[in-house]
Amino acid sequence: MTEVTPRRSVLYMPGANERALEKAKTLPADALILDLEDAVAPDAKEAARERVCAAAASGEYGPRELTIRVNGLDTEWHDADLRAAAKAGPAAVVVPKVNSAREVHNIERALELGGAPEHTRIWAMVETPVAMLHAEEIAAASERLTVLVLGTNDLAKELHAEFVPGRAPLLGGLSLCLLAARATGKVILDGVYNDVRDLEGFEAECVQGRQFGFDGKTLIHPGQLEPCNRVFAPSEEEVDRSRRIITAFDEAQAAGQGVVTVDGRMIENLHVDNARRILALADAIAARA
Ligand SMILES: CC(C)(COP(=O)(O)OP(=O)(O)OC[C@H]1O[C@@H](n2cnc3c(N)ncnc32)[C@H](O)[C@@H]1OP(=O)(O)O)[C@@H](O)C(=O)NCCC(=O)NCCSC(=O)C[C@H](O)C(=O)O
Ligand SMILES: [Mg+2]
Repeated sequence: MTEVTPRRSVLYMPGANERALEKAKTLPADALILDLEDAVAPDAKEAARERVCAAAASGEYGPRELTIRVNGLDTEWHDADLRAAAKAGPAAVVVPKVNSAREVHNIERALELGGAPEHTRIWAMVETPVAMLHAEEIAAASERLTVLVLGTNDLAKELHAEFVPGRAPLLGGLSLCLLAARATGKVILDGVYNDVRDLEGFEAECVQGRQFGFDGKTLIHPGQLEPCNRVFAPSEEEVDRSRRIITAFDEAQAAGQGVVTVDGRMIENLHVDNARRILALADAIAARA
C-alpha cells in the first residue's frame, strides 16, 4: 500500500512568540510552520531565528512535522536564515514567493552547502502571478522539493483581487498550482483563512479546498485545527465505501470480470487506486492518534 504522510492541518506560528511555540507541542496539527517571515517584525528576526532553530532541533514536537519558513530570497535575512535552518535540520524549509526553477536550484544548493540533512525538504510557497504561471517548472525543479504551499494573501494583493466567499478571483491560480502539483507528484496545501472568529466561513473554505484536491490547508490559529482535520480526513462513509470497492473489484477479478458496480456505480481500476489512497490516508491518520 502507498505510504502517505497526513498533512491535513499545517499551522503557522510567529517564530518570536515563545508561548505559541510551547503551546504547539500539544496541538493536534499534522505539521507546524515556525515563521521567520511575515509574522516577525524586523528587529525580532535574529532572536526568532535562534528560537525556531532551537525548537526544530529539540525533538519535543512528537509526530508533528516541524518546518521553518525563512525570509524571502530578496531580503537581507534570507541567506542567514537558510544557513541556520540547514544546521537545525527541520523536516522542511518553507521558502516564500518562489517564482522560478532557478530559485529552487539556488535554495537547494544553499541547503547542500549548509550541510542540511537529506530529510530536510523544500516546501515552495507559490503566491504571485509569476509563480502561478511557472508552477510546473517550480514543482519539477528538484526532488528535494516535495510540497507546494499556496500564499493566498500575497496572491490576492498582487492580483488586486477582493476576498469573497467562494474565492472566484483566485480559482484560476489555485487550479494552475493543483495541476502542477499533481502532474509532478507533489503535495499541495491550500492558503490561510484570515478571520479566526469565522469558523463557519473557514469550514466552507476547507470543504472547497478538499473538493478541489488539496491535501490540506495552512492555518493561523489553533481554533481552526479541529474543523480542518475533520474535513481533510476520509469520513467513515468514504472508508467503508473504499473497502467495499476493493473487495468487490477483487471478487470480480477472481471471477474473470474487469468491471463491477458498487452502490449502482461503475468501478474500474482507477477507482480502486483511489480507494487504496483513501485507506492509506485513513490508516496514517489513525496511526497518529
Ligand atoms: C491571529 C493571531 C494574531 C490571533 O492571536 P490571539 O488574539 O492572541 O489569539 P487567541 O487569544 O485566540 O489565542 C488563544 C491561544 O492560542 C495561542 N495561539 C494563537 N495563535 C497561535 C498559533 N498560530 N500557534 C500556536 N498557538 C497560537 C495563543 O498563544 C493563546 O494561547 P494561551 O494564551 O496559552 O491560551 C494569532 O493566532 C497568530 O499570530 N497567528 C499566526 C499568524 C501568522 O503566523 N501569520 C503569518 C503566516 S500567514 C501568511 O503569511 C500567509 C501567506 O504568506 C499568504 O501570503 O497568504
Ligand atoms: Mg505570503
